[in-house]
Amino acid sequence: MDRIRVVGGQPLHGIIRISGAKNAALPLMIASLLTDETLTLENVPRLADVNMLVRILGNHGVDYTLKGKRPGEELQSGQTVDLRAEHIVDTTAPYDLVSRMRASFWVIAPLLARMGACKVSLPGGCAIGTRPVDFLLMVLERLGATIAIENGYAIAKAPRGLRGAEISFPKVTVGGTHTALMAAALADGRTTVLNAAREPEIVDLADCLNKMGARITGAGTETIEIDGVAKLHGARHSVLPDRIEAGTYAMAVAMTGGDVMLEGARADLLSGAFEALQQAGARLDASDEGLRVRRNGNGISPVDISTAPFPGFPTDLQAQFMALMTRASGASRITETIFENRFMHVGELSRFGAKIRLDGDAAIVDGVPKLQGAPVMATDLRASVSLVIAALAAEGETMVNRVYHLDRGFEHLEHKLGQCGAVVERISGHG
Ligand SMILES: CC(=O)N[C@H]1[C@@H](OP(=O)(O)OP(=O)(O)OC[C@H]2O[C@@H](n3ccc(=O)[nH]c3=O)[C@H](O)[C@@H]2O)O[C@H](CO)[C@@H](O)[C@@H]1O
Ligand SMILES: C=C(OP(=O)(O)O)C(=O)O
Repeated sequence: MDRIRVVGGQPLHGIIRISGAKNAALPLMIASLLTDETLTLENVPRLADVNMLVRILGNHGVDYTLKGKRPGEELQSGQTVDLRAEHIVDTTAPYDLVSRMRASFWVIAPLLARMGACKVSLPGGCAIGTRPVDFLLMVLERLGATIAIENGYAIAKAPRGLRGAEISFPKVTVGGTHTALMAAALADGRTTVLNAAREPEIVDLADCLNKMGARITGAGTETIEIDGVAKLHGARHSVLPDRIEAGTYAMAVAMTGGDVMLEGARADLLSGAFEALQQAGARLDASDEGLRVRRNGNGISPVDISTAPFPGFPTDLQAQFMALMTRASGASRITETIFENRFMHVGELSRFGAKIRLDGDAAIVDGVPKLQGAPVMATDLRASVSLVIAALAAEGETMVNRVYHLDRGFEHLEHKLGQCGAVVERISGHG
């Protein structure tokens, strides 16, 4: 297993190209199961989760072609992939594949909609809470499927196809909304989704499904309407830029100081994190090129945040913001409202000398004047990168272990930070 070594203390200066969003690419790839024609996706990030999903889709019979690099393309340009589910040869998604990644459970919606039956292992994913799938199963039942849970698998059946219905989520759910879009796209009649997730990745999936012939309106609002169609066709779609990656590097610059252009980042997608970064003392300037982030001279101000569904402060940036607040000139309160166990980074940040205590669903961070490098390890993706942010500002050397979490969601992290002056290197083959 690889490790990442960071020597802190360098401000970041330069350009970081923002990749396609992991959390958009995954449902878009899964949507390829809805048609027997080719779905071409551009700007797909090179990530372990993408590779894992390719294996899962391949198991169902999806042909996958990765286009070679074009003249003039750099390492950091996203890849273009063709996905063709002409023949679905297997409607079972087995435990050993699905247990490694939460989003892989979402194959249940297109498999059921197109094939009328499927068997999907209950999911795994980041260890950030219990993460049930009851709302996702509720969606399929509302659309007329029968669901049984047997030996750790969800067995879904809809032999006469799915029927449009009204679906009202008791709580905003991204995965539940993706499931509703994909299942209802091929259902008979109209589906209305109430209290839908408004995340940009939902809008991206709806846009792509509409290019494939679906009839979806209202994505990005609380109410989405889907008029089912008999068949979807192939399409070409470019994955939207990763707002979590952009927010993470913006927080890294706010932490170290410096001046970085986040090429391709979209300020409108950063939502609550944009204001929080400004209040913390970073200067953000949006342009056609991307988002320029600067912190020169002034210190880091303490800011209270509370995570919330889009357009609130994203839970996927909570750990990174906590890392930033460890160096603030005062106390901040960070409240996590989405996942009940998303504070695994608190203990690891303390290894740098950070002062953090937990108070129910909140962490109180007392900013300290300096952090010191340490050996650290995280158990989930965003927690891991929060340790890199702390390491960039810490005195001396940090060794981040279990880098495979980072490789799930951050493309070429050490290269992107390294070209902005950070001292970051990957050490291959260690636990
Ligand atoms: C691959 C992907 O896109 N993952 C993102 C997705 O995860 P994911 O789609 O799993 O998260 P959800 O939005 O569904 O979860 C929101 C809340 O609803 C609860 N819930 C969800 C489904 C369900 O059936 N029952 C239930 O109780 C969850 O436990 C959580 O408390 O959105 C999260 C919230 O923005 C992000 O942190 C994840 O990075
Ligand atoms: C929690 C995340 O991923 P997943 O939903 O796949 O566990 C994430 O992207 O931060």
